[in-house]
Amino acid sequence: MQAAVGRSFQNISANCQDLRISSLAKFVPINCGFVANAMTTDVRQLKQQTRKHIKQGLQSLTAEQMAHESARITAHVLGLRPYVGSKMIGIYLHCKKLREVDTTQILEDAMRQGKKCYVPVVEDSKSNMKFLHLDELSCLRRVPPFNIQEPPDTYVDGSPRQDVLQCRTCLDVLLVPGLGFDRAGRRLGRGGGYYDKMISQLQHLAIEEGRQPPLIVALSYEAQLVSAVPMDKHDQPVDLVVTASDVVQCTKRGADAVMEMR
Ligand SMILES: Nc1nc2c(c(=O)[nH]1)N(C=O)[C@@H](CNc1ccc(C(=O)N[C@@H](CCC(=O)O)C(=O)O)cc1)CN2
Ligand SMILES: Nc1ncnc2c1ncn2[C@@H]1O[C@H](COP(=O)(O)OP(=O)(O)OP(=O)(O)O)[C@@H](O)[C@H]1O
Repeated sequence: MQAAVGRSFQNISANCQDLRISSLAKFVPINCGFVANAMTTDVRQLKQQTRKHIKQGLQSLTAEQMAHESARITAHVLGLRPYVGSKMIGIYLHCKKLREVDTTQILEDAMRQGKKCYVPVVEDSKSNMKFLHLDELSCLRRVPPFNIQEPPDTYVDGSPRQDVLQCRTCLDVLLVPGLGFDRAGRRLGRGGGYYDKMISQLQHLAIEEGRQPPLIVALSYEAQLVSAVPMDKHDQPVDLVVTASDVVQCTKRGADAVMEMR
């Protein structure tokens, strides 16, 4: 299915990397329901305020709205050329309680198409996460502390489950969750640093292997797209933000991916 094509990359004046500038004033989410004095608060506080604002917006979504937006987002993703052509894909297992965009249909499509799917498994509380191969949905179970679905470390036959970093597998596409996003590709997570670390590790791996890093695609309800997300040095931008109404091109890579769709 043909995905909607968002605002063109040329209209975004700065590259994401250049957006990590020192003036915090740029990061005040101007469409948020509060006024922050950016010059006297730090990025951490601004992130907390932005998280609170977005969580309020998410709370007001009905189950029907979320199902409707998730279905449209799924259709956009399934039409993206990099997704269609991908062989190895990283995909999050959405958490209903956290009101994340539902990835069930994308995962089922990817498995049906014979793509190799890898899903996140939290290792510790120090931002360490693995991406393990998912061969069948029936092995998934909820794991504390976050109670998000994860596969066990081994396959049914007891052999170790393939790990993206250990096997030096370069993912083609990585679908990421998040609490909030903006049109420049800034992403606000839930504060664990897991995705920032993983994206950075995958980029290093790709460089070492002489490959392209994965295309980073965020899935977002409209309520999660704000005018500006506060950003730290370690925060990793995304290439595309897919919403129900738009495929937002945040980087040149994202713009190229959407161009190829036409
Ligand atoms: N579906 C999914 N899987 C994921 C993530 C994610 O965000 N979504 N993660 C991405 O890192 C990692 C797990 N990290 C998580 C970090 C916080 C919370 C969480 O429940 N946060 C609460 C606040 C908790 C508190 O403040 O004490 C929340 O956001 O409401 C969940 C997962 C790996 N797997
Ligand atoms: N590459 C990294 N290596 C080690 N720690 C990191 C890395 N990136 C982020 N962190 C740690 O994670 C903590 C939380 O960061 P931040 O608030 O930006 O997370 P987030 O983007 O909300 O979370 P996530 O990426 O899991 O969605 C930071 O204090 C930082 O110390």
